[in-house]
Amino acid sequence: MTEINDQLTAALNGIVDPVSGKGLIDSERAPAPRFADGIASVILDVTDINEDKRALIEADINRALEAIDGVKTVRVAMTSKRTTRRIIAIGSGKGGVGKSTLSANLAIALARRGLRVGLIDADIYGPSQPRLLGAEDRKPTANEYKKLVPVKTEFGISMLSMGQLVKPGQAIAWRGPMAGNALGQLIDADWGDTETLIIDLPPGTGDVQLTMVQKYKPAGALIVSTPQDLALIDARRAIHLFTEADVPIIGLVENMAGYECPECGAISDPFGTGGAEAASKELGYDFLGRIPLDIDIRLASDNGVPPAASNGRSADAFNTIAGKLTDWMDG
Ligand SMILES: Nc1ncnc2c1ncn2[C@@H]1O[C@H](COP(=O)(O)OP(=O)(O)OP(=O)(O)O)[C@@H](O)[C@H]1O
Repeated sequence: MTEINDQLTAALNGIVDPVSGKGLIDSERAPAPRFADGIASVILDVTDINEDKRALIEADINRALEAIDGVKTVRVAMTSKRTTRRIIAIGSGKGGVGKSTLSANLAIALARRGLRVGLIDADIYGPSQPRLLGAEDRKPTANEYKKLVPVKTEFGISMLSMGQLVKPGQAIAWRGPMAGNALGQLIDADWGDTETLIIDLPPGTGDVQLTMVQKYKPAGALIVSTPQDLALIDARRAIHLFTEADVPIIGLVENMAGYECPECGAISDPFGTGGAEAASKELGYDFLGRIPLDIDIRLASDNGVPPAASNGRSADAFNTIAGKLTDWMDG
């Protein structure tokens, strides 16, 4: 009897929790299974895990436990704690440093870990998520309460963009309250059971950022910068905006670091390297990772297929950052 219980426990712990990467017992997703009269019963906490991944885990549990001698039936009961939606802001001091690229790929990397993730493109001056996610032809609808229903993408995340609310070029003339209201429409949309919202903020420290920290306080902010000094000076300004409003800084990401020559493989550093890591140390924040300057990232982004959706060197870089972000959220 004890032996079969041990086998069941080991089999259950052999299945990996997609969010923490640990076994289901070690990650406290499930207590040891119960066993009586040939029936193995498992209680599984599926908080933060999306529908697709839940079904996969359930199938894995059935397969693993049914393979044990003496088990006739496997029963899996799923439970979920209701948690409030968590907002993670992605900010930068200046434009063009890769904030939108990071936001899209990070959201996808988190969804691939099994989290239920939504992405908001709050960049009124240059909304780019519909293009990055190959969803330019999709428009959000409104539900019966007149709330926007985010568009689904092929990459396991839903998305809403300022670009879907206005005609191109029109938002440039928006004054503070209009921009703030538009942000509100995106955040208070019908996000269903989404638990993590990644917000791609406009660069700098303008009206949208102020509304963001004052009205929709993020759980944390992640700052992206290129390695050169000028970008880092701007990044410090963005950090200041969040810290003034008591929004925790999750850490810094360095983008466009280290260019690998496609001809000879030599690595060069057009924008320098290590600046963001040094700045993180100096300011006392975590350094979350470095994304190489890679033509494949630009080409994939232009084609609406974010690199984090497939496997490879670029996907690995985004995955590392997603792992650190998950650790931060768990902590
Ligand atoms: N690591 C990278 N390697 C190669 N190209 C990159 C990388 N990161 C971003 N890019 C490219 O740089 C350009 C700017 O990136 P992105 O739009 O993500 O920046 P941004 O900070 O959001 O800019 P903006 O503030 O203007 O919206 C895009 O063409 C993008 O494909």
